[in-house]
Amino acid sequence: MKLLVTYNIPREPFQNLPADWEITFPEKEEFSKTELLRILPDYDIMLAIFHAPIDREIIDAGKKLKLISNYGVGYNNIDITYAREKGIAVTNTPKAVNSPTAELALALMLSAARRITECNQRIRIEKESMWGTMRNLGFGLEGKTLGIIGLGNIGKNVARKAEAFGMNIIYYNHHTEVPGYRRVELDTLLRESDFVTLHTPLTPATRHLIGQRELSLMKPTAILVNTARGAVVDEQALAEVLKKRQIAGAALDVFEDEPHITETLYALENVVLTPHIGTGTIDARIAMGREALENIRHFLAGNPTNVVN
Ligand SMILES: NC(=O)C1=CN([C@@H]2O[C@H](COP(=O)(O)OP(=O)(O)OC[C@H]3O[C@@H](n4cnc5c(N)ncnc54)[C@H](O)[C@@H]3O)[C@@H](O)[C@H]2O)C=CC1
Ligand SMILES: O=CC(=O)O
Repeated sequence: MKLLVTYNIPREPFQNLPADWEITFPEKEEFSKTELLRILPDYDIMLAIFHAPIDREIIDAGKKLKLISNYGVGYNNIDITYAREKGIAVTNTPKAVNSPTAELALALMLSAARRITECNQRIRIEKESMWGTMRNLGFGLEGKTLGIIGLGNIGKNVARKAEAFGMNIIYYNHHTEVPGYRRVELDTLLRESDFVTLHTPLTPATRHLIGQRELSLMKPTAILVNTARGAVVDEQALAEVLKKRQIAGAALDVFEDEPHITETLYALENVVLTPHIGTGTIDARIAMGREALENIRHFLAGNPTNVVN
């Protein structure tokens, strides 16, 4: 079995694999699309990453390809319908990414609410710590309402963690009901929440789910957190709303056109920006490799797991 790993990822999970597995890693950070198109025809399985597009052209190049094991949970990077048409299964890694992403959502929420990154930056520029009873005031989490859009695996983890901070949870899901939490319509969630956190996948239905109209429904004191996918939010509209301070702030780990970011956001103090680090811990990277490999093993054994197409 020939496995192509398309990105540079920790090698730790790749020890003691069956002797008849032949594995290729990129020499640098990743294989370019041109390289992929050239070498892929030789491989049975590809370990792809949530960030790199796997389009029709690449799928067509995979003449022997049977499985695309995605390193990450979001699979909007892959044309899964076309893969299915070609008889290629696609799997993802929901377990490994869950806690780290939920932790980051909480970290971003706290950072924006307590103005941590803003204060940190100002102290370094001003070269003094300007304390004051009416300076640097933020918002607390305890007793506040957290609106979770997409109460799936990560959303539920965020809910549990936020409850430990004393927050009240409401949620909006497209189809599924989650016992124990109050489900509301999207507009109600936006009107009632002090914090809104996004945890849907990126699909045609969620693209720009949060646009100008939805942002206008939020409280002027509310904070928006996005660790889902950039395009779930209309980034231009959000930048305008933040600039006019129509909501209090935002914290964004993901952007519509990564690595590019809407220029306006750089200058705004009321937004926290991180470079797609939801799963950016060494433990998570190793766990994602393990889960992606486990999916490959199960697929080869005839009992596939985490298949998304
Ligand atoms: N920033 C980062 O590094 C990371 C980002 N992610 C993103 O988080 C997303 C969520 O991951 P999981 O919680 O594992 O997925 P999940 O499938 O367990 O949960 C997604 C939830 O969104 C809901 N949903 C789907 N379409 C909807 C719609 N149109 N309106 C409202 N709700 C809708 C579903 O009902 C489900 O409850 C991933 O798809 C990925 O894009 C995941 C991991 C890391
Ligand atoms: O963005 C990361 C993922 O796992 O999806």
